[in-house]
Amino acid sequence: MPFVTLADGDLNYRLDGPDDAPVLMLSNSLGTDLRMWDAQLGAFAQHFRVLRFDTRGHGASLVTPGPYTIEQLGQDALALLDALDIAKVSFCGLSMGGLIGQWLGINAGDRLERLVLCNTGAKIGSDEVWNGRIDTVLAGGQQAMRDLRDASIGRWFTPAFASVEPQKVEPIVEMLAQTSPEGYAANCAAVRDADYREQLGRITVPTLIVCGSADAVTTPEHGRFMQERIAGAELVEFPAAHLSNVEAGDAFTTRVLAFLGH
Ligand SMILES: O=C(O)CCC(=O)CC(=O)O
Repeated sequence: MPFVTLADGDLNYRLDGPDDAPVLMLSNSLGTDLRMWDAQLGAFAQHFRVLRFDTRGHGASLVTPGPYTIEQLGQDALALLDALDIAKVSFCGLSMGGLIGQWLGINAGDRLERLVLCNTGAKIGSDEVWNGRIDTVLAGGQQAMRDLRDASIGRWFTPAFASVEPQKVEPIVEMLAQTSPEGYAANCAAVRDADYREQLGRITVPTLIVCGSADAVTTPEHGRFMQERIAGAELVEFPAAHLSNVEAGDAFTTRVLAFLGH
């Protein structure tokens, strides 16, 4: 597993695909890691050098004391690009990864070719929800992460998908069970404190917004709110819950590739 060394620890990343292809950077959701994109990897890597990384606090990346901010996570993404000598990428992030994508679009648009914002919002959830979750995992440790795993299946996938495709659901929710409670709590705070509702208009790179019709966390209304404020943004809605890249699978992959020119 390659790492880049940041000022305060090591960030885990993976590069797949041809060395000379344009780079597509993928950013995970809260409580997952770079493997959440496994279903897309084969197709994406036919056209792109695919750069995946574990967001700080997740997977095999550094876990530093929280709370984190989305700006800090965005700076980690830029530090990874700088360390790999990559000037520009297309960026695709889901939920918390989509918040990082919004931050990059607003603050570092010169590093982006195209932006894909999946199952995300300019403002996600309420302080009450996030503070409750932070308190629960910090008090309950790894057992609380295992409890959260079971509670999350119903938000991340539709009941029909979860019952028919357990082999796709299990590896994803197991990532949550294995996530560091401290890292998870620090990232919850980053999501809690992010609010890009007034800044979305500063995104000028071509943008695709991906929604899930059955996503109760980051709803299609969240998606339409972003679309109305990002000039020229396209929007697609899949019959899926929160983790639409897993649930919509090939349809997701095909639509994102089409937006990226393939
Ligand atoms: O998925 C994310 O990145 C943030 C929203 C979230 O935590 C979804 C959920 O588990 O409720």
